[in-house]
Amino acid sequence: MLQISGLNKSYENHRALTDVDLLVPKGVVFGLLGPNGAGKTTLLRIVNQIIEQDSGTVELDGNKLSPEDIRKIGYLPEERGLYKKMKVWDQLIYFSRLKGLSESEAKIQIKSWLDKLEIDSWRDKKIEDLSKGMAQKVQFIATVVHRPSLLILDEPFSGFDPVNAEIIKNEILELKHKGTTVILSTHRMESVELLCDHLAMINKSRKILDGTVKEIKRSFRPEVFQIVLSQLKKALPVEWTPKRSDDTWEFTLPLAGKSPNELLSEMMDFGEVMTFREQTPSIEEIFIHQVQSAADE
Ligand SMILES: Nc1ncnc2c1ncn2[C@@H]1O[C@H](COP(=O)(O)OP(=O)(O)OP(=O)(O)O)[C@@H](O)[C@H]1O
Repeated sequence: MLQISGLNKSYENHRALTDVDLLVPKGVVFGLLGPNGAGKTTLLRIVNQIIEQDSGTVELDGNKLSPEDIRKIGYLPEERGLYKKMKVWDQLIYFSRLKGLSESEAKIQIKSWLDKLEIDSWRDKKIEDLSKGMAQKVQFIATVVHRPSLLILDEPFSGFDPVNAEIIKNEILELKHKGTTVILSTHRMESVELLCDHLAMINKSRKILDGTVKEIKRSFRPEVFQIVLSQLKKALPVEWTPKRSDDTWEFTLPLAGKSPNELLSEMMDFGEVMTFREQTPSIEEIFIHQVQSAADE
């Protein structure tokens, strides 16, 4: 869907992107992660043709990005941009028309989204009279109303309470199921775990990690198992620091060169194995690990 090759961008003396390659497959939710100032917004602005790269290419559906492609893209920028004095309905009509919808099509789409997000009763309110979360919902509709094939969301959950964040999460997943490709830039790692199929991490202008969430989690496995035993047949070594609760003992052990089956059969000699589960790192742990190792280099 989106292929970025050798992208470079500097602001005055500051390098914001260095040789970034990225391949975003069609129909996935692609997480773009990175610490503050890493270069994520710069990359998203280039894809949205708000700023220009110094070198490198961006292709959408196999063709070099052109001004007409803006209609295929929906961009929710980090700094939201609604006209405060304008009413919700008029504003959404305005944005839909800008993105190429006819007036009748715009009305149908807007009505359907206002109903879906349960905000039709606010259609005649000015943006300045809305709460932050309400305005966020209007901005989300303005981003998706023209049914873009590529949706780029920069921190889409900021300003939402947990209930509304959940509603937006579900809408993102529904759009994905309808075939929309989504790029999601966020610092909320739990949303990445829940929503993203692929992810890339950018740190200090360079891409430092890229792959499917499954592959990445697999490659960072610490090879440590969580084990719960009951009905002990013999005492557990103290260095395993087992935690006792009622008649179960819980601890973690590294594979230390053994196969999982070898470790499991060793555990069976100690008692009934109630739980034997490999610990997988969270995306947050991987993120912190990657950023810290890059800093140590
Ligand atoms: N217009 C600009 N002029 C000069 N420097 C800029 C400009 N825009 C961004 N930068 C710098 O480029 C770097 C990358 O910024 P960018 O906004 O792309 O980061 P980011 O990954 O989106 O960060 P955050 O997570 O904080 O939003 C930062 O060091 C920033 O200060």
